[in-house]
Amino acid sequence: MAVAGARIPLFISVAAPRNGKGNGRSVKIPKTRVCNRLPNSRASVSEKISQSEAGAKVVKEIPGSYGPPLLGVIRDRQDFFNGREEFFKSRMEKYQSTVYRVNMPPGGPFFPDPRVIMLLDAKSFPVLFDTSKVEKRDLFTGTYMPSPDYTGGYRTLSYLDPSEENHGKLKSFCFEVLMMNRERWIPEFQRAAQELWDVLEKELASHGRAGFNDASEHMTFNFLCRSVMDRDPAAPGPASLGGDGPSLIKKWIFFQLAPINTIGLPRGVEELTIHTLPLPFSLVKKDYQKLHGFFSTYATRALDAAHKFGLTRDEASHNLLFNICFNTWGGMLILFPSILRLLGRAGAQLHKDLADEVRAAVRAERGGLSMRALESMPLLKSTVYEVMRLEPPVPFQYGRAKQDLVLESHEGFYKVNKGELLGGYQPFATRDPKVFESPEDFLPRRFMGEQGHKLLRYVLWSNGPETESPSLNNKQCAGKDFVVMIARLLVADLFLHYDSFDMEISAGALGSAVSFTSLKKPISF
Ligand code: HEM
Repeated sequence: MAVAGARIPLFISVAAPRNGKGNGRSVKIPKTRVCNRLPNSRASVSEKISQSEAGAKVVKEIPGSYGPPLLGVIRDRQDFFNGREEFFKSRMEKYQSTVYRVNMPPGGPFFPDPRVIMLLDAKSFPVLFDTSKVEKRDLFTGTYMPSPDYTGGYRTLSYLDPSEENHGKLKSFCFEVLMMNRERWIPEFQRAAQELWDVLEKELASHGRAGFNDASEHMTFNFLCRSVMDRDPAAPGPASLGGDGPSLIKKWIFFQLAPINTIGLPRGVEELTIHTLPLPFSLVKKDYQKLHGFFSTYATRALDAAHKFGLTRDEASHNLLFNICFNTWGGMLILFPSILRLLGRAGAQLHKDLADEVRAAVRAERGGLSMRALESMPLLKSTVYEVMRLEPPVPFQYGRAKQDLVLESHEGFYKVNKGELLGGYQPFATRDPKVFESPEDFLPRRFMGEQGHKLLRYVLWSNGPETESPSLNNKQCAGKDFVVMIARLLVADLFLHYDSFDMEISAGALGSAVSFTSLKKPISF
């Protein structure tokens, strides 16, 4: 969902003592204070995750430093934008720890406190999902929150902690919209996908290459609007968006996420512009009003349900817009190219195996790409999970300690004070070598079979284990099952149409851009 620089980074802000310097000092605490151990059942899944020794735990100081005021923030910010994997890796090596203190962008002087305790392994990361231990209020975009002006003056669901009354109301509304359209998702997706393949084939025929990203952004928006609003975004009408929907959304998201993204301008220019001050909503006010006009005019079916949950139509409309445009469309903006890129790199044998599996399952369902057919495609399911493990579209999660607690990583136990901010860079948790064999490799069959299924609890893209479900009491993505279904549909539909494909990858403004250089049609199916 990141509009620039790749994915949607989500960070947090801290209220920790400024001199939080690791000095290797250890203190003993009684066994009962060890409140963040992974349950034994989880630890036993991977033989590589060692069991904690019984008895008193040695609790270490968290290593790392926030550095001198302001200078430390600027130093960490510059390092981060020079390459975030290297940013985290170099500090892991320096501190010999997957848990350490560091400033996360944007940070001062004009953004809130950036001090974070980063969690970079599969064992410590899940504390971020435990809402009895961490509060998730206003942490969706990280250590700062865009002005609520960007969302109609409301704090939308993604920014609410489950302890807030509106969280339950808005999440129920979100579930309701997903449910009320359940019969539409598959046919509308296939209809929009057919249009996408047609566009790409035409472009290939005339130019020898066809860009996937732009075309799929329109396809996704058409699919979502037709399903939820029974209407094409470009259909004539008083609140029509014409063909501008995707560009309006991108601009609106970009302005909210600019402080934590990079857009390829010279570092110094970005440092002085988008990374120093929040961008004012006034610059996108007209664009947002246009989008909101479309939603409030045409999303009648969904908005009619708002009162059932004690929501006003106005609050529901801004939340619906956020769910569809930011959460869903923004997520797919990242996810779809990831899927295509990893599939493309994997090559023709995987394409053939997927095409065989998809076509056999569809044949068994008498030609229909139904939920049942999708469920009977083990290779396809595993492939999609592997993409989401390797490249979780939303890589950062945050939570503020509700109480003093003790964290456990592979290396030991760490004390966290109430109010301190915990942050996780998810790709390091889902590429943890203590859990996954060859963690950096794309292994499409990784999640097949009994052993493979057991690993699903370490797939965390939805802000929770893949084996768990979103609820009113947690912050797991409300669209978890929907996203998995749509990702499977994209791959299944691709291989219903084509035997294989070739592509080129280039660096685009929004991460990598995928272009097809061939789409190979089956002789017969
Ligand atoms: C590729 C697509 C998507 C990805 C990668 C994604 C990822 C996430 C993540 C990581 C979070 C947790 C953020 C945090 O609090 O730290 C989240 C929350 C949320 N997502 Fe998704 N999401 C996607 C699509 C969707 C869809 C389709 C919907 C609904 C229609 C949705 C609705 C939500 C909502 C409402 C929340 C907040 C949940 C709560 O407050 O309890 N997302 N999503």
